[in-house]
Amino acid sequence: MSALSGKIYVAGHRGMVGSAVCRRLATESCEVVTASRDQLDLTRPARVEEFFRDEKPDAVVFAAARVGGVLANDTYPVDFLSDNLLMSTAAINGAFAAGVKRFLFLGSTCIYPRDCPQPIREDSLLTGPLEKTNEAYALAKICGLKLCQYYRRQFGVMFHSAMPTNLYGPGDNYHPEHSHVLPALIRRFHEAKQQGFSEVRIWGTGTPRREFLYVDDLADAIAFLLKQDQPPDWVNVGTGVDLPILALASLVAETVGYTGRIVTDPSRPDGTPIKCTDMSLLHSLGWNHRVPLADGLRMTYEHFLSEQRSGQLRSV
Ligand SMILES: NC(=O)C1=CN([C@@H]2O[C@H](COP(=O)(O)OP(=O)(O)OC[C@H]3O[C@@H](n4cnc5c(N)ncnc54)[C@H](OP(=O)(O)O)[C@@H]3O)[C@@H](O)[C@H]2O)C=CC1
Ligand SMILES: C[C@H]1O[C@H](OP(=O)(O)OP(=O)(O)OC[C@H]2O[C@@H](n3cnc4c(=O)[nH]c(N)nc43)[C@H](O)[C@@H]2O)[C@@H](O)[C@@H](O)C1=O
Repeated sequence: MSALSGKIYVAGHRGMVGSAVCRRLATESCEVVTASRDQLDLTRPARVEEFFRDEKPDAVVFAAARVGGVLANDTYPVDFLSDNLLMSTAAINGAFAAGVKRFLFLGSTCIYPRDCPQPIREDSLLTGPLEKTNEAYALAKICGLKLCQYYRRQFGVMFHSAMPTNLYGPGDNYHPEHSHVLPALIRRFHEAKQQGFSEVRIWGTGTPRREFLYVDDLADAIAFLLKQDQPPDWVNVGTGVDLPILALASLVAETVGYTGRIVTDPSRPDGTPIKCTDMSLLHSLGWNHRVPLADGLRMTYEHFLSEQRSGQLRSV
């Protein structure tokens, strides 16, 4: 497969996914363009259009979004729907208006119906009701992927999407309440070990099942998809392997070296009961993930420690 070339704009380059995409694209022959939020607030359509007209990138990887875990999604539905809808429509419309020919939009597997058959195939989209805790975010993501699909159909531009499963890795957000489960547990178990706590509480019943992909594997899948002549309109990106949250908690405790008890807190939201991707489509094109969960967790914990030492730990 030949190297990627031309000018690629990575939106959200300071985030966990965007920074991994920049690391991965640094190994290709392309020029990467970025803009901080101060330079370009993606919720301002006129400014977004102007940016695209000035920069004229050949391709866009759209990894900017308002992102959070189950509680943040459930607590701030207006922000999750409104900001994400605004950002993605501004970017997709602005890119098209400026003549951008390729746009890779990032959604999430929460776009699929809550109770759809497992593992989840891409054609499950819009076959049933969404999980309530992240309905607002999922609706914005569905609009983004559909807008890309419609531009491709109506105007023949290569606008397409990737639907990653739950991600983790360097540069994650470690906020105790707003983050996703994996960074939240790494931090909580680490602090419990340091402070000698005999017990750590995890949210919910511990029974929901989740699938986790190391973010550098996602970045590799994105580079792979950008090289496809005819990528699917949207495609799942995951490992195809899931585990219960309680088992994940034990694995995190082991990685961190915490030996106390783990207890559940059913007063906190469980979210969707099960969410595991069917990876047949991307596998059939020739892409597979590389990093097993235990290895990814070890690497992530090392990054957590060094981000903390250098005062760079994100907690927003
Ligand atoms: N994390 C996960 O588990 C999953 C993530 N995804 C998707 O991957 C993508 C990236 O997620 P992730 O990297 O985890 O999220 P992060 O929160 O780490 O990064 C999001 C980025 O978006 C930027 N951003 C947010 N709002 C604006 C705005 N108004 N204008 C400009 N930039 C903005 C942030 O900028 P700033 O640095 O200034 O805050 C940040 O760089 C999202 O589309 C998300 O839906 C999909 C599945 C799972
Ligand atoms: C990627 C995906 O992420 C979000 O969905 P989610 O998978 O439900 O997100 P989560 O990582 O926050 O939780 C996963 C599970 O883990 C449990 N859990 C235990 N203890 C903690 C805990 O301490 N923090 C958190 N956050 N969860 C915990 C928690 O109860 C739940 O059962 C979407 O809103 C949306 O953003 C999206 O697309």
